[in-house]
Amino acid sequence: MLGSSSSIIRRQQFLIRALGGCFKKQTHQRFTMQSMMSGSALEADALSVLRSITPTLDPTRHKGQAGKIAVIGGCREYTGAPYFSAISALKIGADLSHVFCTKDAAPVIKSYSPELIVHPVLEESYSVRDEDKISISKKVLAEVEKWMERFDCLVVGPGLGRDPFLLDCVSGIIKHARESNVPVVIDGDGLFLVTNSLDLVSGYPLAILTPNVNEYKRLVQKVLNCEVNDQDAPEQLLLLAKRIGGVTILRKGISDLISDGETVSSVSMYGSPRRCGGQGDILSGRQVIQ
Ligand SMILES: NC(=O)C1=CN([C@@H]2O[C@H](COP(=O)(O)OP(=O)(O)OC[C@H]3O[C@@H](n4cnc5c(N)ncnc54)[C@H](O)[C@@H]3O)[C@@H](O)[C@H]2O)[C@@H](O)CC1
Ligand SMILES: Nc1ncnc2c1ncn2[C@@H]1O[C@H](COP(=O)(O)OP(=O)(O)OP(=O)(O)O)[C@@H](O)[C@H]1O
Repeated sequence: MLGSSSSIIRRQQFLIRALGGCFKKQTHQRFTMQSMMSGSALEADALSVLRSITPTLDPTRHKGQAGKIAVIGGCREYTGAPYFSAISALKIGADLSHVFCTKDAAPVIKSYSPELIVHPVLEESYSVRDEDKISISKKVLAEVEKWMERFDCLVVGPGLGRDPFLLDCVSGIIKHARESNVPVVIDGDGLFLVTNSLDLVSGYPLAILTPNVNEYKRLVQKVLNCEVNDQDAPEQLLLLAKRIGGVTILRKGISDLISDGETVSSVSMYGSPRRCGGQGDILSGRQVIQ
């Protein structure tokens, strides 16, 4: 199935629908989505976007057809972020949600929810001897790769941390996802990784980057070699997405801006005024829903 044209089309449709999921706030409120292309604006109805991304309940469907996703994230410090991401995909209707995290994080994440499938496969430098790094890295990749074909989408980064050995293994996972045409949402520390290794996503149209204010700043500095310009925010975002070879970027903020390098959309529905940790993680999980 993997790599067949129907699989690729399914993943493209999946991604298109995922982009509809970029609205982030309470669904009972009305919101507007403005698509700006060459100065013109389009408005879309929130309810139709919601309907289009919510898997239908159909008695003829079997387990998995409403989406199988995996989150790559979770380390000693951060166990909440991958949980939020993985559980939000399930809550909006996906059938199966996996988490690939470090050995320390796994029992904690498992204890949050029996619905998640948790793989304690990632390793941080402190637990690996230098002479074992190559073989352990191969083992980690093999563990994830054997599952890869089952996934409709990966989320890479929530609560991943920044351990160099761990990030090196995750680079291998992104490369494999890309070779397998699996869409990848990059968030949190995954953005730290790809900002420093742009080749991982550059030119991959099935990549969605979801930077917050700091992550966006780092991307702009690295790719455009300048500072964030809020006066011309849509134009700058469009240029950034284009320079990274047509990836989709969702810039989070008071209004979310989304661009694939050809058009820019904004989602300006206002939701909760709370700005607590975890809201972006929930958003990253919602984006993968079929
Ligand atoms: N419960 C958990 O496990 C959580 C884990 N998280 C993980 O923590 C790691 C680091 O993410 P962070 O988001 O903390 O790192 P960032 O580097 O994005 O943010 C760090 C700092 O930026 C500041 N900041 C945030 N918004 C700002 C704004 N609009 N203007 C100016 N400063 C602003 C914050 O106060 C914070 O001090 C990631 O792996 C992430 O996934 C977070 O998602 C939060 C929840
Ligand atoms: N100033 C703001 N006003 C209103 N909404 C905002 C504001 N900043 C961010 N948001 C919204 O909050 C959600 C989370 O964005 P945020 O910038 O907190 O992400 P994050 O830092 O990656 O989150 P996390 O704590 O999960 O890592 C997004 O849906 C975004 O649209």
